[in-house]
Amino acid sequence: MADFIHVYSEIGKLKTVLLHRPEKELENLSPDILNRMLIDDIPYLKIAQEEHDYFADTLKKRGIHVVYLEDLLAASLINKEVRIKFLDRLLEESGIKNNDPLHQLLMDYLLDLPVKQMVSQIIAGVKKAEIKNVRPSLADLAEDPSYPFYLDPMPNVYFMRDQQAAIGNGMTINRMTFRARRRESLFMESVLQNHPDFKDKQIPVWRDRYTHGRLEGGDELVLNKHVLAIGISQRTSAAAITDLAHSLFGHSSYDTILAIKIPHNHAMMHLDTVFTMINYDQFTVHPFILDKAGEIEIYVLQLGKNGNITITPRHNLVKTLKEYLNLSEIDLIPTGGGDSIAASREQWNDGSNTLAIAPGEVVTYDRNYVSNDLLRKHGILVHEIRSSELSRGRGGPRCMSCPLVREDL
Ligand SMILES: NC(=O)NCCC[C@H](N)C(=O)O
Repeated sequence: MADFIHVYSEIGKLKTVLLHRPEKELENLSPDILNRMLIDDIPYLKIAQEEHDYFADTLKKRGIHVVYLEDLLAASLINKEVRIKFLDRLLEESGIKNNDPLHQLLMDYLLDLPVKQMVSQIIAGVKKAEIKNVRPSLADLAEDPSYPFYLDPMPNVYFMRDQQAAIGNGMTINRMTFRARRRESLFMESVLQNHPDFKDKQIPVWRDRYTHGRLEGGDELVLNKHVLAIGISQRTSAAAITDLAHSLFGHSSYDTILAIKIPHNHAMMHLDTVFTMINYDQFTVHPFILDKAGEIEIYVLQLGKNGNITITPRHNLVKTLKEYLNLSEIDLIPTGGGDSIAASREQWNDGSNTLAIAPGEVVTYDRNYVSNDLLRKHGILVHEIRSSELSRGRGGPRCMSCPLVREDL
């Protein structure tokens, strides 16, 4: 297996994973912008970093190769021409047009920094006070003179799952829903195009960030070599899923997508906040997404005649998983053990958001002790990580990690 990207399941032994260690971007948060930044509170950076290092060490101790996106990105931007092109797009997507004199000032400021520092600065954001000799624009004068940033911080980069996702030997480089996160997928795009280890490997991009329709990695679950589950959610549209089906079917090993409709809200923004796969036949599920009969809207997409996509509605989660994964039994483990308060509390703190590092072996947040105990009772090996600050961003261990290579099952 020499693929640089190789992910044919949710549970195969994790070999290489992409992370981002949170940095100054968290210190550039203030109450006024929290809502727009999709973050519910301001994590204390020092502790958030310690917790993140603990997460990375938990993975490293189990032989998993941890790669940091900031390092890959910096290595992809060594060439100055490439760096200029990248910055040009980044500034444009930050709302600073090419014909605005500020564009050149910011370009010069960022180009002057050593590349790694430049990457950190882009993620942290650029404050108005950092750039000298700017002639204020009409917007600066008339609209929001007290707004502190030219480039907004990107506090969600540590949720590495969402900007891109590996499917088989390729990736989706995602068009993200909200402006606050849209620039983040420029990073992996640059890595695939310019990093010496990736650029000549012809890694398929199943869907790029310029294709209309929103898609985020938290909704993309690789159930096996043929079947994906994708959330129709606040962050991923039905149109994008259909589009992805056209791109994958017939061009990859994938022939089936279970499109699962979940509520559109901030607590359950992605499918992986309410449903994850943790063993061949075991899954975590937030009980609130199922109705009393255990039902939920599911649409099965498959390749039909003449390249058309067929759509088969299904309602029963267990039956559908059994049918399409060819299993005789399914163990659905409810977040919070089925108690309604524990379920909502622990789901809010990402109790359903487990990262499988091998079949039946997961990493979870320590604060979700009800769910963790239940996982153990169901025979799962649970590695708990610290979670006071990281959880304030509203994502858990699966959200914070993007597997690049998993062993085949
Ligand atoms: N896969 C995930 O559920 N990721 C968590 C993303 C949290 C972040 N604050 C967001 O709202 O995008």
